[in-house]
Amino acid sequence: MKVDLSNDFKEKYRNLMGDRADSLFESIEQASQEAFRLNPLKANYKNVSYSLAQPIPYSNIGYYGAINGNSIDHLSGYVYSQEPSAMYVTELLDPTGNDKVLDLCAAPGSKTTYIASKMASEGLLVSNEINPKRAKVLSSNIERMSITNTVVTNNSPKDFEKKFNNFFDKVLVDAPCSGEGMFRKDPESVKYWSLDYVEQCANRQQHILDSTYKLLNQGGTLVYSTCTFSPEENEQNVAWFLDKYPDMHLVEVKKFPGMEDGRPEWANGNPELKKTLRMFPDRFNGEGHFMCKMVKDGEPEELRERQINDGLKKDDLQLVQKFAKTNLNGLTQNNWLKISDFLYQAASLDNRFKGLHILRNGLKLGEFKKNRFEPDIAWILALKPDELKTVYQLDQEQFEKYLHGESVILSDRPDFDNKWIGLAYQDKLFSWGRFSNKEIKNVYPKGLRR
Ligand SMILES: C[S@@+](CC[C@H](N)C(=O)[O-])C[C@H]1O[C@@H](n2cnc3c(N)ncnc32)[C@H](O)[C@@H]1O
Repeated sequence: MKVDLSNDFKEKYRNLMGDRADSLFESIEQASQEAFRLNPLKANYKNVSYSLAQPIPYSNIGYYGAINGNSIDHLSGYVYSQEPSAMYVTELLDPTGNDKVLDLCAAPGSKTTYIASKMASEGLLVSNEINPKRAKVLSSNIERMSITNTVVTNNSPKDFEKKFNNFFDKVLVDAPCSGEGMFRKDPESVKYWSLDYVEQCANRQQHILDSTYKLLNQGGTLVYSTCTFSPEENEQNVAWFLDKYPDMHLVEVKKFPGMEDGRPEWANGNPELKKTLRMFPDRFNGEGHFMCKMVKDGEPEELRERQINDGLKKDDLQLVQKFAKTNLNGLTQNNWLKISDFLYQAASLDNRFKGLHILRNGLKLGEFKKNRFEPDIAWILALKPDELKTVYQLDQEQFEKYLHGESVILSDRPDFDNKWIGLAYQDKLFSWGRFSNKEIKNVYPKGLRR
């Protein structure tokens, strides 16, 4: 595929890389490398219809291969499409269920969903996105991937500074960048590129990094990454950050074949910059990325959660209990939080979040309507089949009709009457169905219908 690289771009990289630049330009003309991840938060998570024959060497849930966005594996959150170089960012961050993690530039959510799967529904993940439209996409990907430990926010990094000083153990800044590593995947991105644009991006990244420093706890880890090759946004920004904040240090990271050391000579010559990591698509099987891991000196400050929760009124509680008695094999009341008519199993009840624009706090369980409780799609995506009283397997025709918004006639199941049943296709739960009058009424959200 012909990608129209500008003369400025070519000249810049010829100056930086010499003869190697031609091999970089050629690699940008080749097809992009697709890959996907499995979702260990799911029951039988390896039970997918995609080939697992080509594992990615540095990820135990990543595989080379393309995903179809209409497949049940995708719709039910068993797989997430992510190009291979981006996967290594989460590996560097290495989040666990004991951490408080912030993903500051998180939409559409490929790294955040990987982070959450490593945290195994424990700890706290805050996934933030500044752009409102992109934040909605982030929130729906979090829902699709059965993630329950995450607060999704739509704020600027500065908004966190007042209340979250030294709060997070691990922060990911996957910065907005000039996107040179996206050129072959998204040829449109070539049009935005200019030498000035690179400078603007580098400047914006410095502002984001300034906020990040304040949010990171002592002893905490910061991973900074971009999907661009420009030294201004990479080594030069890391050099600037290390000079400005002397208690931050780069950490050595493992480099797999095809991953290269950062280039101190492209910044201020600080040999520490070799610890940063570069992937160029001519030597690495992926789109290309820059990433590095830094730690902040000092002993972690212990922070108390300042809880807010007014609890649930007796009437509301009874409605949920009634729903659970008919439809679930058990119910644990855990961090329940009612916001207007919606019930959440909150990922955090900390009042530091007050004042932020929250799109989702943990698992959305459902909505209180007149004298009844209706479960939310997020809940069924997070439930395991054995937690439900009734799971009904649709055949292919029924599945396609249901996705389309149609009801499914079932005249021989009087035992389903007035129940909320879990609908599955190929053993994967993907929606609730409300049974009444000999049919499974369609409750699949309009925005997800195909
Ligand atoms: C490279 S993308 C993030 C990709 C994401 N981490 C993923 O893996 O799916 C960078 C994000 O930063 C957001 N952004 C733009 N300007 C920003 C700013 N000033 N502060 C924080 N985030 C910003 C963009 O809207 C974009 O969603």
